[in-house]
Amino acid sequence: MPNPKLEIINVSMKYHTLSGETEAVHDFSLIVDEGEFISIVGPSGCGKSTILSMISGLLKPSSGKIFLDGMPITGTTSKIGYVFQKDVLFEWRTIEQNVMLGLEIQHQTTPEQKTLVYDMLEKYGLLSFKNYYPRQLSGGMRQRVALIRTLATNPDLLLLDEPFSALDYQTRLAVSDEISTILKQEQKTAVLVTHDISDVIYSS
Ligand SMILES: Nc1ncnc2c1ncn2[C@@H]1O[C@H](COP(=O)(O)OP(=O)(O)OP(=O)(O)O)[C@@H](O)[C@H]1O
Repeated sequence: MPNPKLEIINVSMKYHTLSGETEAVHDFSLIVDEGEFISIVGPSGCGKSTILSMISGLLKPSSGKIFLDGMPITGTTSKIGYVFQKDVLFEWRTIEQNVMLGLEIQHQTTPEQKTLVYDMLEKYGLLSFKNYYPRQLSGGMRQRVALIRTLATNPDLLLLDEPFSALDYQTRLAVSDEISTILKQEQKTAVLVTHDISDVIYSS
């Protein structure tokens, strides 16, 4: 049997602050297989972002283990892509410069990689906007740019933290549909967290 893509085993996380201890995650386990799209739904403050931070290696669990492709996660890795609540596009860079950023940081800006990114921009209706700046795009388009920028580096696992929360209801429905279509077409393994069950009806 091949290893699952992601394996979280009995993970807990306690934050220590001056006012005391908060147990943000208690004994959480999850297995995600290659190509699966898993959503975790829960109210604000229940520990969803903490779970993603631990998977991405930004936070070390207080106890328990996390494995990616059977290997323990010991720190941040380019194998994991993270799409945040806000799209964090750089306003002074064009759409093209924004989507190439991840590749630039990882020194992977080869002609082949650039062609793949242009293909995604075309496929997802953004190529004609490549010389625009983020402020000239709608919220849904910006979120698609953020997703393509993350996909450009070809992560094995994609983490999505309420990627639709900044969008109005109508746009949310369209964008959640679009994003799940993109992830299925690109055959990505993904974990999405949200407090809104309607976000996950299309995607998972
Ligand atoms: N850096 C921190 N220091 C101390 N406590 C924290 C820290 N980060 C989160 N917490 C606490 O841990 C709990 C879980 O927070 P977390 O952000 O993981 O929840 P969430 O489900 O993602 O919430 P939201 O949907 O509002 O983003 C909360 O009680 C929060 O106050």
